[in-house]
Amino acid sequence: MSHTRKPSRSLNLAPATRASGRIRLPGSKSISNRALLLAAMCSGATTLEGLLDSDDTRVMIAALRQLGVQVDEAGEGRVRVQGQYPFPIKEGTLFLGNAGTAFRPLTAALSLMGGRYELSGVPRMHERPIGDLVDALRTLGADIVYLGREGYPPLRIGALRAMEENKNGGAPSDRVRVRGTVSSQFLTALLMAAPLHVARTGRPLVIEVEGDLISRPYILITLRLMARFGVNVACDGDSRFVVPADAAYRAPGRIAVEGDASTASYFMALGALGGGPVVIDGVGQDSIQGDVAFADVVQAMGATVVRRAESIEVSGPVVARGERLRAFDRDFNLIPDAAMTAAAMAMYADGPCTLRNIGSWRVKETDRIHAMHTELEKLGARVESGPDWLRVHPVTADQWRAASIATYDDHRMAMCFSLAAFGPKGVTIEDPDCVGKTFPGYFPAFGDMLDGNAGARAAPPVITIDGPTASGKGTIAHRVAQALGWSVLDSGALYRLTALAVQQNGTNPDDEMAVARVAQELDVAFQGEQVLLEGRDVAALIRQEQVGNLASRVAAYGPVRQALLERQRAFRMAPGLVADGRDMGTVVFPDAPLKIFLVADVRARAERRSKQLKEKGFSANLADLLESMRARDERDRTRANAPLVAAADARTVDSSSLTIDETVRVVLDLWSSLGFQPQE
Ligand SMILES: Nc1ncnc2c1ncn2[C@@H]1O[C@H](COP(=O)(O)OP(=O)(O)OP(=O)(O)O)[C@@H](O)[C@H]1O
Ligand SMILES: Nc1ccn([C@@H]2O[C@H](COP(=O)(O)O)[C@@H](O)[C@H]2O)c(=O)n1
Repeated sequence: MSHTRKPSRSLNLAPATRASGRIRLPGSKSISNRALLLAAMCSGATTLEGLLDSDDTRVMIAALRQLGVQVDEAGEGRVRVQGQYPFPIKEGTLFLGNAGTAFRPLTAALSLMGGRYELSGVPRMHERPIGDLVDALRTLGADIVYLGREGYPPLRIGALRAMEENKNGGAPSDRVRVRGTVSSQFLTALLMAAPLHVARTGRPLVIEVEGDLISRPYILITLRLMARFGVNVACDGDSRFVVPADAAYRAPGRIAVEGDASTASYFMALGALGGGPVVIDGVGQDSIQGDVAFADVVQAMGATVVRRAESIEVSGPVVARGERLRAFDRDFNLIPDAAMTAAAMAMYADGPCTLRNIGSWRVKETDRIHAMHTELEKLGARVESGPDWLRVHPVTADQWRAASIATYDDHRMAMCFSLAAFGPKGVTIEDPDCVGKTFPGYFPAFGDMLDGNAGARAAPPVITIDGPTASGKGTIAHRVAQALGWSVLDSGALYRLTALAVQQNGTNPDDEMAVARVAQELDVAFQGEQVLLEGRDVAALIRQEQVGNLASRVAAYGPVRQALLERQRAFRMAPGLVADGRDMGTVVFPDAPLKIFLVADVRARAERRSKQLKEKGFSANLADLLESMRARDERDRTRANAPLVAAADARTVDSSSLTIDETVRVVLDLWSSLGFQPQE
């Protein structure tokens, strides 16, 4: 069984010369996922504002909901978490993708909460070590079993050992040791879960760090957020942390999530390579994130940096005109994520650049030292590397090679290598949609900064058409796509196919995770009019009303939506895409330049559907149709995950009294009014 995200298209970035503009950063991944879990573990409700909407945060939210925690969407970038400790659902199988910020802290929290769970992820997650954390948790009484390789996920968590039956003798320990040299997330996970342990023992818990602690700034984020939730940890340098006996999380009411400082690094680099100024809103000198220190790196490389409380502005040389950045030899232990950006910038330096103390790269989304080394060489760079270091020699104008860059399902690889667009050959980024892990809108935002406006060049345009059932979305999407010569995505078909597969293979439709696995593994192909499920044409079968109804039931499950997300994004290709569904404009393509919300009176819709079904040879009763369509719309509108709502920037089109031709015209006119030029 494989849960690997299917690699999508590739993206050609033409050579760029200048970059300037302003970006509001998406929320910090580190803060978002920590805050979600802390809010879930405390008493009372917390509203999180500016929350990152990305693969990793969706994984965390889906897991919390699966555990019975109420997480409600409360407007753009806002969720309201009703904390509940212990979590109401005591048994379950959680699939956590490749989200380390979900896997490690949930392992700790669930194993100290009491309950029986299985935690798994994508194959790469099963190669990322977790043994140090598991060892530490076992000394606290946790029962954790490796289901695959010793020291790695997947894991089975059993009931907590009773206080008196610690097999090491005596009660679960009040002192725990954890290695600090592999991943700071182990310490973060232990710290965040520690109040659950002290609630059981009534005594303080001392956490001691063995070896040098890497990525210390991430621990500061953890400690500051815990303090916002009412738990103050006493620290003795980097090696000893004491969680007090009375530690208990309390809802702070509201948390504003800062912009993501690691993501800021790519935009700082844009300002430093393309002249600038690039203004980055959402992080600044008051930031609690360590990666904000990347501003010091670009400054040392010759950029001009203006730091304000909540923004950073960067200007620099124009490397495409032959100007150069200053080379560096630096220790990047404290900012390993942003360090990758420096490795890409090194191609434009005036001498070899050495990154030291980056051993943690080896156990990230991919082996980043190997990946960076391999892909920089493709562009013509001479690269040397060792266990925890990398040296990049600058690329001269005649050395640059046109290259197609593999991204290893690693969002940071894709974002870093976008910077190769400042070379003379441009660059192709394979599977650019992997940026969805932290910043689904990265490439359009990146493109908007280049040479005045190369946004349209960076990501093919999308027109989204969302709306209730039988409003004509599919028909209009096909006709608009035909008129523009674009491709089309019928996202509802993917939910219908999932429903049909569930029906045909006897999967229990109430078993959310089992249905998600079916969605993940769907073997489908769209060939003209044909829709092939495991090679069999089911185009007519999936149109039955009962399949639509089951589709609407399973579409309410977060893990199912997650499983289908990247598959849908993979349809985005030049010259453009028309995508129809329920959440095309709100979730799947939030950066679409034109969003249509297509509605029609329910009676008109029922009549159209009745006619359509009869034409396909199915029987249809108008009264039954009306009832089932109303129920389906209601379920689609009120579900917690990606409900049917118009995006804030959508145009509502009512087709009740329009013909198909007239509706198509309205959409095409709206598109023309935006003034987009066709792509090459
Ligand atoms: N403006 C219109 N006037 C008359 N009939 C229309 C109009 N638009 C669409 N139709 C007809 O309505 C029927 C339903 O349209 P379609 O299947 O495109 O809806 P949909 O919104 O994609 O539905 P679903 O969400 O259930 O897939 C089709 O037979 C189509 O020809
Ligand atoms: N983006 C989407 C598309 C569809 N759904 C769900 O699937 C059901 C069937 O879709 P049709 O458009 O083919 O009728 C629909 O009722 C939705 O519940 C969705 O959630 N998101």
